Amino acid sequence: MARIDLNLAHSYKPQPRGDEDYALLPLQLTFEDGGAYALLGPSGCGKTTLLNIMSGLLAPSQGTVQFDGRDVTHASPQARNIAQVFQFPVIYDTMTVAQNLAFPLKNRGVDATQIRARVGQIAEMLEMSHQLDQRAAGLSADEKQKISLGRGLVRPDVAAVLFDEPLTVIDPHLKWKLRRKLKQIHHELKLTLIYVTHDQVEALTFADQVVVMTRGRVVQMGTPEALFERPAHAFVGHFIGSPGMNFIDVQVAQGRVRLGAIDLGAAGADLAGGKARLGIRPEHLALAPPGAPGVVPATVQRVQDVGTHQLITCVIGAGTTGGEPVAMKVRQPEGAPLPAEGSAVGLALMGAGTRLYVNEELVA
Ligand SMILES: Nc1ncnc2c1ncn2[C@@H]1O[C@H](COP(=O)(O)OP(=O)(O)OP(=O)(O)O)[C@@H](O)[C@H]1O
Repeated sequence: MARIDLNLAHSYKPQPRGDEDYALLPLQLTFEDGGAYALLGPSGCGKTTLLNIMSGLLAPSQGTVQFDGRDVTHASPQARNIAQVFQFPVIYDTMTVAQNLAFPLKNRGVDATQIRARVGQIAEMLEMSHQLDQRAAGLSADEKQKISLGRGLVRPDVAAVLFDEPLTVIDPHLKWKLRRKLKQIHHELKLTLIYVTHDQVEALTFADQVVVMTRGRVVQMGTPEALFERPAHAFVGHFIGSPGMNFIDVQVAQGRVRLGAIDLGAAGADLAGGKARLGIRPEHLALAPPGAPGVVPATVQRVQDVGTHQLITCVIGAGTTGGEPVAMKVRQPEGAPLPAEGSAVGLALMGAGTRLYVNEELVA
């Protein structure tokens, strides 16, 4: 296993001009030895490019990749000693499950007793012990992908195991189970695992640290809790959560936050005056009596029962915002009193979970 340090940028164009020509803008990231990481972001944000640079399938157009302080920027995947698991099964149909799992070890000349022990251990973790002697050809797509996962995890000496959307072909019910399983396996095997996905649930369940990317930029690397509680960039607030963070444009003047004529409260940081955005998660936004100090009037547009909780959509009118009306979602626990649709309510925008953004970056 290895600590991986990246300090690089990548453009697929020979002569990049602006930021838009870069698949990866300049970034600096460290993956610690033995950690469980996810690269999370929408399609096209650069996840696969970053993964391919780590594995050695692609050399960055600028900068370096280091494994344990050693420059491997131009080393092949074999020389880096990386295992990779792709979206679709990469296995030998004519071999048995056991032979498939043993293959990466056999290739490296590991002795037969050790191979048997490790294959047994991995098969047990993936609940495939009873299938060891079955030919892969007869198995379902789910089971074949489980073998691929096993082949990725079987070598104890790899620098890291890279997963590129590995649960795509897996049936939704089994997906949920495998996500948890992979986390458990990480605790037991202590391998460095890096998992690429566009699915926040997958990333947040699996990883201790999640790298959030958008348009070639790494906007935050943090624990699932940090991404939820203190999104460093407005994109993280919007992308993580279901639904994501509410945002509303405000003005900052003399240390106070104002929405049109309403003084919402202290900014909580020494900020230059000007435009800013408040970010408040539905979980942190509270209904309050209209007319109380710092409380913003709103109208209830919709009340939805989402099973474990209620989601109330409130609209702050154009007369208050000084611009367009803004919809804000409030999450109420099951059993909490619910306002009627169309009724007037108040929103306490400045709570403990409220964040302030300037140019999309967290400032308070
Ligand atoms: N071989 C290539 N040549 C030129 N441009 C590429 C190449 N591969 C990717 N790109 C571009 O680089 C950007 C990042 O793509 P990348 O595949 O890394 O994103 P991604 O986050 O993995 O997306 P997806 O989840 O859809 O695979 C995109 O704009 C894509 O069009």
